Amino acid sequence: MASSKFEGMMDSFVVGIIGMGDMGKMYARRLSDAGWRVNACDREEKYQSLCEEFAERKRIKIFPNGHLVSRASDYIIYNVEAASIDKVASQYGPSTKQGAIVGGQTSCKAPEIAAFEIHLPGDVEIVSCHSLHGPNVDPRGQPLASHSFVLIQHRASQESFDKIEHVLSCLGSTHVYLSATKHDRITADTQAVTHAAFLSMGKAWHANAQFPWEIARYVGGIENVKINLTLRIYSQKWHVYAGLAILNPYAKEQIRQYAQSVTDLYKLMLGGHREELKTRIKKAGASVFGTQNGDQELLLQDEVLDRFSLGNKPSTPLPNNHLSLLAMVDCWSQLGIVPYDHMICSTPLFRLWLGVTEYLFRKPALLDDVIRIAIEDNTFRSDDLEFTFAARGWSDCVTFGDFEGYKDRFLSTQKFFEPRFPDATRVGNEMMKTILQNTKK
Ligand SMILES: NC(=O)C1=CN([C@@H]2O[C@H](COP(=O)(O)OP(=O)(O)OC[C@H]3O[C@@H](n4cnc5c(N)ncnc54)[C@H](OP(=O)(O)O)[C@@H]3O)[C@@H](O)[C@H]2O)C=CC1
Ligand SMILES: O=C(O)C(=O)Cc1ccc(O)cc1
Repeated sequence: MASSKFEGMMDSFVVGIIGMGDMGKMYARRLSDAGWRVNACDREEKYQSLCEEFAERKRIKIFPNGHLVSRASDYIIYNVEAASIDKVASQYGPSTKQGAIVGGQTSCKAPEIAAFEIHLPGDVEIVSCHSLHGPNVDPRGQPLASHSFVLIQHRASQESFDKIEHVLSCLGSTHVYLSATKHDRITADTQAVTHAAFLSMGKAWHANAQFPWEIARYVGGIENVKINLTLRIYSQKWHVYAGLAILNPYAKEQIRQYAQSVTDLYKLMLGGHREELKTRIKKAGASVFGTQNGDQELLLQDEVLDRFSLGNKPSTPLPNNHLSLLAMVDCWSQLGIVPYDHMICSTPLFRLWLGVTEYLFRKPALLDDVIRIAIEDNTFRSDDLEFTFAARGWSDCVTFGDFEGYKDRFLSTQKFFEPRFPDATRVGNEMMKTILQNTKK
């Protein structure tokens, strides 16, 4: 976009941010660093503390509430919990400045767009967005795997859309243009089901009172990725994961199929049905990875995987049947999903998750060994049983739209792992950085 078209825009255009949590603050800082003026608010009771926190930033003006932000801003971004979007838009939407543009940052677009359509005056345009990464990453820090940023031109002229794209280009991410519906379809495949897998691992370890890095089976290679990413998710806010799974109209089916794949494969393992298990897994692998020929570079390389451990690698690691990974590929295959098609709209977590599944499925000797272990080795049947229960439990929560159940399940396991978060965050950040620098987009 030729920037001359927008010359002088900074003098008159003001961005509004409603919801100054992690994402709202990140946006406010980045926009003001780039020279934009920002009006921002959170709940009224946080007015004073926000004024103090942002006192040094002359371009950021804190207001007591969203009415005052809405009436004085040209592009207003709602950065609130996904489950609150209807309520918050109903409060402040009618106060939107005439002719302004409104967008949201929630992780699931169906409820957000519905709320805007209901509560915004007709003269207000709608351009929504979604940064496909958490608040603590620097999108410019990882050029090879730069982060995606979805822009949705829902109800806006091309001119208005171009303006918003220009303003938000200071975030430094790769722009992806989607409709709200396409966005929700893709993020159900990439984010929601990926989180379901890691949430289930955490729940199973918790149920067995295990810190997995203290157990020989769980140290080294692929296990490091599983452990670090699981702890990363549990160290974040529950509402982010609950919102994007429960409110996304497409996520239920994906998460249900993941739980079904876990259950089916576990039963085959339990019953010792070697040939059936092998056929199912190989077929799933062919449908997901079949088009990737053997010479293509793996997303993840051996030497990187072993570097990031929370524990010491034992001299003889115990084998693992990788039920969580086998089920992921089976789930993609059952739903006809080709995960590589979604790389343009992927999160760092999804890229790593795809990386470890690919690592397993594109090493035939490793996969054969995993299938053999799945049938012959009974040592970890109870772990796998807990994992199966966990996957089913998350799926039920999402299917029933049970926010309270989700919250309880999440917080109890968060509490279990909490003492280890500082270490996990340190090691996990290093791992993400190194691995993502070594992955192709
Ligand atoms: N965290 C992440 O990794 C990402 C999150 N997102 C999405 O972005 C949105 C924000 O997430 P995040 O910043 O992490 O969440 P936070 O919980 O940190 O921030 C949301 C903020 O909105 C505030 N809020 C709620 N109601 C109002 C209101 N009526 N007026 C003003 N402020 C209000 C909340 O206050 P209170 O806490 O008191 O309710 C909170 O401070 C979510 O929809 C999330 O799904 C998108 C990409 C990444
Ligand atoms: O990478 C992930 O999936 C994360 O967990 C971070 C995240 C959470 C919510 C979003 O809407 C976008 C990114």
